[in-house]
Amino acid sequence: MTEPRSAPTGGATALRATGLTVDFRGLRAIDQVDLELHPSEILGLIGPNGAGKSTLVNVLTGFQASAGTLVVDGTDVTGWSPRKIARHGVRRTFQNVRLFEEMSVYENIEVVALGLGVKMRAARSAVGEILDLTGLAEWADRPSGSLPYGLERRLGIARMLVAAPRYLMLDEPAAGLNEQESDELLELLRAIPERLGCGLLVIEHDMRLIMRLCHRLQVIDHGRVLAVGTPAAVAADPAVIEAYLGSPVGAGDAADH
Ligand SMILES: Nc1ncnc2c1ncn2[C@@H]1O[C@H](COP(=O)(O)OP(=O)(O)OP(=O)(O)O)[C@@H](O)[C@H]1O
Repeated sequence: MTEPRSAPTGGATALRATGLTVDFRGLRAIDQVDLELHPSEILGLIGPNGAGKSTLVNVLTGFQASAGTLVVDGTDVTGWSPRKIARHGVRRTFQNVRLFEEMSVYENIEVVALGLGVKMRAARSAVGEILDLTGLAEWADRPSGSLPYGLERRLGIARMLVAAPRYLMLDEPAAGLNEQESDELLELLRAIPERLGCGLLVIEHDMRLIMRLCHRLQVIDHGRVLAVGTPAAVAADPAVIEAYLGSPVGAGDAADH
C-alpha cells in the first residue's frame, strides 16, 4: 500500500475558499468554512445528514450566496453566477441525474460540447475521448433512457467532463449503486484526475468508496470543519468517529493509490 499523495500547497493554481458562512433564516448552515482543492486531487467531503455539505458545494459553484471569499486559480470569483463559475472551470453534478432520455448516450454528451461553442469536429473527438474514459463507448448509440441506473450516473459525469472542467464536484455519485457498481465507479473516479488533471470534490456517504478513493477528506459537522486530513488520519480521529463514523473504519479501507 502506498501513502496517499499529500496535497500540494501554495501557488495560485487551486480552488480556495475562505471563511464561507451561510445563514438560512437564523440557521447557520455553514460557519467559517475554509476549503482547498488542487488540480488532480480527490477531496472527499463527508459528514452527517444536514451537516452543510450540499450548501458548501452550492456556494463553491455559485448557486448559493455566502460570506467569505472564493478564489479559483488566482481569480476571485466570489459572487459570480453559476454559469460564469462553470465557464471558469468549476462544474458539478446533481444528486438527480438530468438526461435527455430520448437522445442517445453520444448525443447527450455532444449536446453539452456544442452548447459550449465547440465546433462539430472537435466535439466529435472530445465526445469519443470521454466515452472511452467513462466506459460508455459500447453504449454510445443507445437511448440514454434505456441505460441501467449505474450507467445513467456515469453519463451524468461524462456530460460534465466534456466541458473540460478544472474542478468538478460530484454530489453523492454512488447513491443507489450496488457494491459492484460502486467498485466500478471507484475506478472511473480515480481515472478522471489522472487522465484529465482536474481536481475532484466528492460528497459521499459510501465510506467503503470514499476511504479508498480520496487523497484527503474534509469532515463537516454542524456547518463547521471538524477535521481535514488523509483518510487514515480522519478515520482514526476520535471526534470524527463520535460525530459521524460511529465506529472506527478498518485501516484496510483507507486509500491505497
Ligand atoms: N434552502 C434552504 N433553506 C433553509 N434551510 C436550508 C436550505 N438548504 C439547506 N438548509 C438547511 O441547512 C442545513 C445544511 O443542509 P445541507 O443540505 O447543506 O446538508 P448536507 O450535509 O448536504 O446533508 P445531506 O447529507 O443530508 O445531503 C440543514 O439544516 C438544512 O436543513
